[in-house]
Amino acid sequence: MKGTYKFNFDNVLKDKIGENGISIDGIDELRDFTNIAKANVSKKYENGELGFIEALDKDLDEYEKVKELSKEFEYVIIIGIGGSILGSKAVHQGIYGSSNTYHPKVFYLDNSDPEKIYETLKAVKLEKTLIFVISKSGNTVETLANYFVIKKHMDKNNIIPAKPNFVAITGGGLLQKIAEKEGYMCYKVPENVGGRFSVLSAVGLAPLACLNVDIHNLVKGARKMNDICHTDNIFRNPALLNALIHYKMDNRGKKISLMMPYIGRLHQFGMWYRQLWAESLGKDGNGQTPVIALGATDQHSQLQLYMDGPEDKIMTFLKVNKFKQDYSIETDYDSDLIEHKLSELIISEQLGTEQSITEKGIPNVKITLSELNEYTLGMLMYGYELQTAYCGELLCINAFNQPAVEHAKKLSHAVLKGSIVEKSYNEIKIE
Ligand SMILES: O=P(O)(O)OC[C@H]1O[C@](O)(CO)[C@@H](O)[C@@H]1O
Repeated sequence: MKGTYKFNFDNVLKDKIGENGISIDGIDELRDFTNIAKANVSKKYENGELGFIEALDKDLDEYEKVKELSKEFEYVIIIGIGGSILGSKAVHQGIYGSSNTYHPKVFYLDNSDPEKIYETLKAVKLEKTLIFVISKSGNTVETLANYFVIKKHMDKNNIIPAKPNFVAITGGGLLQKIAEKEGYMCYKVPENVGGRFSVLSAVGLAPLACLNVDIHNLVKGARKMNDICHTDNIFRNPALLNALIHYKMDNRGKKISLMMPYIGRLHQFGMWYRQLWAESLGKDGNGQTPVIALGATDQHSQLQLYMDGPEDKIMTFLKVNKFKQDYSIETDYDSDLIEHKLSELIISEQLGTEQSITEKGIPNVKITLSELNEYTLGMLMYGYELQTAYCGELLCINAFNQPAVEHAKKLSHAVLKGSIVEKSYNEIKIE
């Protein structure tokens, strides 16, 4: 499998966007600063703290057994939340799109929304469904609740698959205990792999191997990006350079990191990036807010704000040169569209939007993939994992924990137990 990845940063430089821009010399002058950040990431890796990098050297043969098991089933349900499911969603959509017309059909239970379980149970035959229950902590309530409801439904309706149909992927906690007691096939999430960095661990690779994703080429692309990013030459290291660009733009008030793919198959990638960037860097008052927009669609809903609203954004365009399918635009009516293909239209819209954003002085970078396949997607995703680790070092924060989320979990538990009740004082009620 082949494919190219190109990172273009013309439109963050002064000669393109004026005083909002940075200079090549300015980047070069920060060489020591960025190489300390890069060295810190290497040191963390050597100390065994960065499982997402160690994942590149793991043997993928361990996924053959679950892939073999999956051949017995027609459907796959993935139960998880946050980093335990966003990576699989991003890669599966990246390769197969959103149609779910491929075999096996996949369904995601990634919220405690009872209607979503109802719709999923209507769509599958549970006796023909392989169910992944994924939680690094093993204690995430949404994931456990979804598992308990599905399991109870099967027991109550005496639904017995021909083969054991639950696979647990966890680092411990209650899910580990359940898997051991129930005798589920189980994959371990290593302690040093953070949830949002876990797509190339069993969290992503075990379900993806069952969804006909070429996990070997996905990891091969990640390894390629890792090899490229060994260099200390920031102008040859896209992850380090993009980390510095976002760091500098953040310091200049660009508090929103806007990701705008011009292909539908990268929309879920954007949702994966949203957790990675927000949960890693949103600490001690730091952090850009990641916003995902889809091109060309959101030119018709968001572009007015991007062009004429607050100058608080750095944009990232994602484009592909080749689509899996294409159509000529043919009509008897008089239109500029005649003689063109849809791919030419969407590519022209990306460039037109990029030009108008640049003329407005809004900093923007662009990643171009020759085509979107497992190899180029592996490069893209791993590149962002590395970029996030680098940016955490530039910001002098810990990019690998998420302490601030724990308080809301405690309060939710208290509400569930009735020790906190909702009180409304100022409200407008319409009957
Ligand atoms: O994989 P787990 O432990 O179920 O956690 C799911 C998600 O919840 C978080 O811990 C935040 O609450 C994320 O960091 C993580 O990806």
